[in-house]
Amino acid sequence: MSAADTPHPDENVVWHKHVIDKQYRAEQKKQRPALLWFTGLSGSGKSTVAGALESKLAQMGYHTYLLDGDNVRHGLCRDLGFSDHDRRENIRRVGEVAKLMTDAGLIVFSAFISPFREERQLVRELLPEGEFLEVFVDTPLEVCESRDPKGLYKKARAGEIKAFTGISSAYEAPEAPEVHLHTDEHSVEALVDQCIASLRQAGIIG
Ligand SMILES: Nc1ncnc2c1ncn2[C@@H]1O[C@H](COP(=O)(O)OS(=O)(=O)O)[C@@H](OP(=O)(O)O)[C@H]1O
Ligand SMILES: Nc1ncnc2c1ncn2[C@@H]1O[C@H](COP(=O)(O)OP(=O)(O)O)[C@@H](O)[C@H]1O
Repeated sequence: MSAADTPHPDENVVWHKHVIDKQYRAEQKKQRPALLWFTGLSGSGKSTVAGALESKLAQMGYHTYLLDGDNVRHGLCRDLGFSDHDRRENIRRVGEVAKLMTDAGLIVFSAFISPFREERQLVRELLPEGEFLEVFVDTPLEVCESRDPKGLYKKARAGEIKAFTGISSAYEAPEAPEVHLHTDEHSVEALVDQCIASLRQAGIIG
């Protein structure tokens, strides 16, 4: 179902259909839009792999955009913290933005912890069948903690950060992700190749 088909709670708010639509924009870019939704613990490698994948696809001539948790929280979601409620609202907003970007004909990557299955499923349902690919960046907590690229695990263990994912806040792992990455077993380059193969298999890139 598209947003155009979803009734608005206020009957005076109506959908405006424009002449230039998603199909037109995608054809103009000679690509199939998609959303690759990276999910995983802090330090699991979401930004690293999504960034390397975006670079590779951009070099191949695809039109892309990477939505990154840290960056979005500086602007669109700067009013949100890390309670369960705020994380759900964060993912709801990002899902809507990502949907608009696929509407623009882009191949979109998102790198958010997105800890809850229910919100990831809601984002999946925003898009047509086959356009949402869940990418589970499956890195054991011990490995993330030993990497600790921002020193946040150290702070969380010291009790300086409340509700830290994996320590004092839940992470619900995907049950059937389209792409399952093991960053403690493979290099970034190998993981990017795995994502490219999945994109080919899904018919998103040629
Ligand atoms: N309490 C707590 N728990 C988890 N992460 C925290 C927290 N406080 C700050 N940070 C930093 O915020 C980044 C996660 O933001 P997200 O928007 O991806 O989180 S969420 O999807 O809403 O759960 C996360 O970035 P990544 O390390 O890139 O995942 C952290 O740098
Ligand atoms: N195979 C790998 N894949 C991804 N990241 C890796 C890998 N091996 C080591 N790393 C390192 O792990 C860290 C992951 O950090 P980051 O990408 O910011 O994670 P996240 O966005 O999930 O918080 C980086 O310092 C990265 O260099």
